[in-house]
Amino acid sequence: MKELKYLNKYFLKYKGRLLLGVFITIIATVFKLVVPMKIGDSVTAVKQYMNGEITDLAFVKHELLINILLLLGAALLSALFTFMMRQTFIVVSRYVEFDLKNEIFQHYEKLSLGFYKQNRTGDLMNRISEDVSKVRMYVGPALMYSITTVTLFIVVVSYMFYKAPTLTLYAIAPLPILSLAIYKLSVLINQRTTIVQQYLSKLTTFTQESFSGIAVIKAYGIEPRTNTNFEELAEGSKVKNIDLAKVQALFFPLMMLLIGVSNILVIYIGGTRYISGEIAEFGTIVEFLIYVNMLTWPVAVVGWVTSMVQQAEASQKRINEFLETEPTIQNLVEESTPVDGNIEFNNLTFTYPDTGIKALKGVSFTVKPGETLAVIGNTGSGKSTILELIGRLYDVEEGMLKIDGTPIRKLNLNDLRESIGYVPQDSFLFSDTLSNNIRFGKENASEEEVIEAAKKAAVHKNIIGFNKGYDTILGERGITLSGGQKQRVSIARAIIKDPQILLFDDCLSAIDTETEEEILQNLNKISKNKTTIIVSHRISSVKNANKIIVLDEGEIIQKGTHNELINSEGYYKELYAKQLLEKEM
Ligand SMILES: Nc1ncnc2c1ncn2[C@@H]1O[C@H](COP(=O)(O)OP(=O)(O)OP(=O)(O)O)[C@@H](O)[C@H]1O
Repeated sequence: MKELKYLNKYFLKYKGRLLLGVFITIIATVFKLVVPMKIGDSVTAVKQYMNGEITDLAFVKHELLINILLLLGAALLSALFTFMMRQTFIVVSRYVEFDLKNEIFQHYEKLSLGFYKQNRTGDLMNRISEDVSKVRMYVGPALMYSITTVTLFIVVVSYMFYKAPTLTLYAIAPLPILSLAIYKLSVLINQRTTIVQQYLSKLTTFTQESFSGIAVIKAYGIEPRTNTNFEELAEGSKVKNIDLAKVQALFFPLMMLLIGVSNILVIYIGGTRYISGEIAEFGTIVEFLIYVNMLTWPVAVVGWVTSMVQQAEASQKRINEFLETEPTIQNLVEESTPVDGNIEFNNLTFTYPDTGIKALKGVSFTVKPGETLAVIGNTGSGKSTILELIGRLYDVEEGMLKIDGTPIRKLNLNDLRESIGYVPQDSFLFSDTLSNNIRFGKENASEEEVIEAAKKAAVHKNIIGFNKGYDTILGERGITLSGGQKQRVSIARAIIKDPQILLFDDCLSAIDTETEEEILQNLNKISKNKTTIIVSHRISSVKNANKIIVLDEGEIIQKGTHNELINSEGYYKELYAKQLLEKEM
């Protein structure tokens, strides 16, 4: 229960409703008790008339009518209070589920990129959906059934003891066995359910990947292989589901068996005691039979609730693991620190903490507002890493990264990120309209601003070519757009933000050279007083930059302007010659 203590704050938050729930449960239980009582009284009255103890038929009829009315009234009130009981406990559990999901999601958003690299998306999703659902079972049904069981047990068993103590002992003797058996069965059911869910999750991942990669599957003609793999997974899933169904099928027969034993004991012991005169009224036996049946479900529930709590404990443990994870990148400065955009790398060496890969080695350069720095180099040479460090997605351990003369850690993180317009290598578009995807850079941007940004990113003409124009909904990962269109929408998103620092990570790679030229010219105008860094593999993207640095395995091997670099021997000149040749061919 250690892990579940985390939820106490929610119990406290909703204590009013919960206390009301406990009160309603007690009332509902008391009314439930009236039903068997009145049935017992009615049977006794009929028996007494048959035996000749009562001779007045009208009196018996009147007695029966009163009993029926009381019985009906009690049953109706009990049903009403049971409904209200569910309205309190189950509704509170839904509130807690909502709060907890929000809390986890908000915490996820705070966590650093490294956390997402270390944990699989499926796992993150499971903790916020599956695990929270299991925890809800503890907050709602488990709590509700526990309170019902305790109340019912205290009220019913006390009354039974008052009526016939020995018969009560016999009647309730099989109940602990029932509880234990249901607990064991529930554990087995939970184990098998977990396996079934694992299979389901494998099947979902496989299906999702197959649909996402359908173009590759078709191009390579591997549909038969994919079908076989799916069939194998589905077969595994079927076997595990059948295993689960077998143990689930035992649940009710087991309950019926033990209720049957209790009923036989009540009839046999009750009958012999009635004959010997130890039980005064025949109706008591009927009453007890109903009580035993009434107690069966709550007793079975004890076992079920125990396993529910165990599962919730395990789930909350997994949730707490993530909630206790601190973001590695923290905002260390509360006051606002506006950013002008003077960027300075000073002998900076950076190693990725998770892989130990040294991505940058002794890198030094400066770039001022109004300037464009271009970074060029082979794949894996550390170009993207430079941009990630400027956005403080990772912290620098060796050397110094200053912005406006201040070490990056001493800047307000929100101000820093606000001042950056970043276009990543993989443009990610949300399943939303094109205009909302662009507006992502500036939430309250007007329609005109969206169009203006799209024009500057040279994508406006493409957008108005779609039937629904800016209202075109993009499918999962923007599949209705070409690679180059996606890149340009992503550029428009950065432009509309109008940030002080613009970072472009190889985001012109899928765009033809003419459109590239148009965008670069627009960027030239936009970035008059801004700091711009363009990462690219293409000379055409970097040639107009004020400064160019060439990276190789994390080190700067060349520095200069386009003209300086094409006139000195080295990587840049070779690349220039190669790309010039390709263009001519
Ligand atoms: N998140 C990460 N965690 C661990 N290692 C990483 C991470 N990102 C990049 N690396 C490694 O750091 C090195 C530099 O990568 P980086 O992405 O900066 O190169 P790049 O020059 O931008 O390459 P490309 O042109 O292919 O985009 C590579 O060896 C890469 O494998």
